[in-house]
Amino acid sequence: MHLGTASGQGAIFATQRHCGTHGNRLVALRQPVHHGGQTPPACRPAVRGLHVASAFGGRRAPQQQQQSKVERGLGESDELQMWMDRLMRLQPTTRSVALLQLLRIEEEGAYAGLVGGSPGAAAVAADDLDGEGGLSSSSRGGGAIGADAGFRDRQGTRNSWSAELEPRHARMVTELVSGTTRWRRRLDYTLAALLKGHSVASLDAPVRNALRLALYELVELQNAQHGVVNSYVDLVKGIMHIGAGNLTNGVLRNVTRGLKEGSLPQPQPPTKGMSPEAAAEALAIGASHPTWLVAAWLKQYGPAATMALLKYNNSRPRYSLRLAPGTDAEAFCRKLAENQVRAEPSRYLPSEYVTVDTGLQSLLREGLVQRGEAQVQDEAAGLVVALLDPQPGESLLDACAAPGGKTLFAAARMRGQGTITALDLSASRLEALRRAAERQPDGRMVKVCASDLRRFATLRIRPGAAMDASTLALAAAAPAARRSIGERDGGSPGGDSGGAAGRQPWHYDRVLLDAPCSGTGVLAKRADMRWRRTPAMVAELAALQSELLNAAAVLVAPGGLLVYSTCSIEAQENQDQLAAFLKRHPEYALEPPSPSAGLPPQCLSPDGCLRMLPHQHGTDGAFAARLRRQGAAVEAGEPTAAV
Ligand SMILES: C[S@@+](CC[C@H](N)C(=O)[O-])C[C@H]1O[C@@H](n2cnc3c(N)ncnc32)[C@H](O)[C@@H]1O
Repeated sequence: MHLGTASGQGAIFATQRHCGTHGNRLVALRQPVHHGGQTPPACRPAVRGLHVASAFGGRRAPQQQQQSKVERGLGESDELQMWMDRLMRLQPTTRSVALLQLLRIEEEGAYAGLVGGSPGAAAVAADDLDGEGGLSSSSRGGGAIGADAGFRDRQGTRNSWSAELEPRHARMVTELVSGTTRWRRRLDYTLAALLKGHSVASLDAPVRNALRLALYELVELQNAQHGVVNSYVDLVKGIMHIGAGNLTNGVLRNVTRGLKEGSLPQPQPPTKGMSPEAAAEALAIGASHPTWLVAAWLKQYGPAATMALLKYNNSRPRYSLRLAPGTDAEAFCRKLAENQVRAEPSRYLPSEYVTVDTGLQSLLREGLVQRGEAQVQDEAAGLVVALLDPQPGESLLDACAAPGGKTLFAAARMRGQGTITALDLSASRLEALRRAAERQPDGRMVKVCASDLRRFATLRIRPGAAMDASTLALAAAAPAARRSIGERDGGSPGGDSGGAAGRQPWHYDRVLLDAPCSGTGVLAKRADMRWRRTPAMVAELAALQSELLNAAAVLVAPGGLLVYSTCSIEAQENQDQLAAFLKRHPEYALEPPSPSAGLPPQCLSPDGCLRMLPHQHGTDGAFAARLRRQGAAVEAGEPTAAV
């Protein structure tokens, strides 16, 4: 098939008689074309926001009249919904489900917590939620999607379409959606070159995502060309119109030709003499990351570490399991090996965690988590709790607790003795935590409370207090203003004067502030997160983190401990945040972990903070600082009264 253009400016259309370029606009022409004796449906623009250059002098052929979005009263998201509805009416295949998932991500900003093949999205959701609850700009749709997960339509009805797929097909969907999402920028570079200057963003969503999926299959997975091209063209035709299908076909034929001839446009690596900005851009396109993030890492970590990090983020992530207390890690791994699952005790927390190479998905499917034998949790999360080092009999406030991975590990370390208040802004995620705590023998010590920490810090609620309806209602009210507690009150909440004051009834022995953050340490596991973050968001999060730190600071007993942690690897959210806190709060001092906590030295920075870097440690990225509040030492083991 010849791919020429009406104007000679583009080379992407398969059937120039009815689809072509018009000036510098990419259009699908509304021209009746006889196709196998049948008149196909009219071409609608496959490129958003562009008008149709009609063969009828701007008027529409009556039999092909197609209303514009405005005429039909369709918003962009209505249109997406319409395409998704049409997709769902087709016979499900891995490709149609993958396309649907990508459209859903576009529509809802749904979280593509997808992993590179083996483990299911549900596993990721259990542990790795970054918690954007405090971010107004948060767009997470709530709930991971993935091969095993069904999805909900707009009315919230559970749709089991994807769940009907066999496990091997479900794995393929995961591979397609996560790979396409991860490599989106690099794929778009190639597509944009083939679109001859037209942006990929200007294509209608089904065309854009079908092209990305097909390109990923052709280039990365090297799947059979004929099947790939035909399937995606048919899908697009099936839910849109023939013009969109032809556009898809034209681009994909050029891809297959480019692959055959070795001329497929590919991003070029940075070269000597490039400006730092151009080098960051080239690196970012090649490794499919946002430029601002790569530029920030180049500054912070240098070129070699940045390249290693980019490579890590694009590779299959490693998963770990936290074992139920009392489990022998070596024996556990031997048992898994009998079932062809490769696992070994963790390098960092060898008696409590194992890392799983392959086969996690099957373990999860056969109920490992439900039986309470293990939780999916990254070792970096466990190391934060190790730095906190909670002791049996103490009072602990987990100030940003949901979904609760660290809360439950703390409960295990405290052997169920003492009190844990698990606080979070999100009541629904706390409910999941409450249910998980019920399943864990030592989880009875956990009481959940939905509240904004900035409000909670003003309420004088005693550690271990019963969370009755009136307390919970009090806690759930919004804070008066989104300013720092210190600013609002001209002092500290609860009458805490900030300095080395005596212990107050509402003080805790230890407070963990696992703050909402940009999550740049977990990009290998979160296929789409890299595209959701912006420098403005990081700044907004940093401001929220410092407010939460101020609130947490007044809840710690003199002599007690505050641990601040994030799963970000940005200095702005970590070291800079810590330095600013110590300036604002001279009553706190940074201290290294106690030797008994057993933190491996390779996980610590010279000043004693936990600093996990994915490319260096092979775990999620994490930062944590252990801050001691000056004053009389806490008597460990003394239970705090609940009134
Ligand atoms: C990083 S996540 C916590 C993860 C959790 N510690 C774990 O290990 O499973 C951050 C949490 O902070 C919560 N959050 C955000 N703003 C908050 C606020 N103002 N007060 C309390 N919680 C907040 C979010 O809802 C989110 O669940």
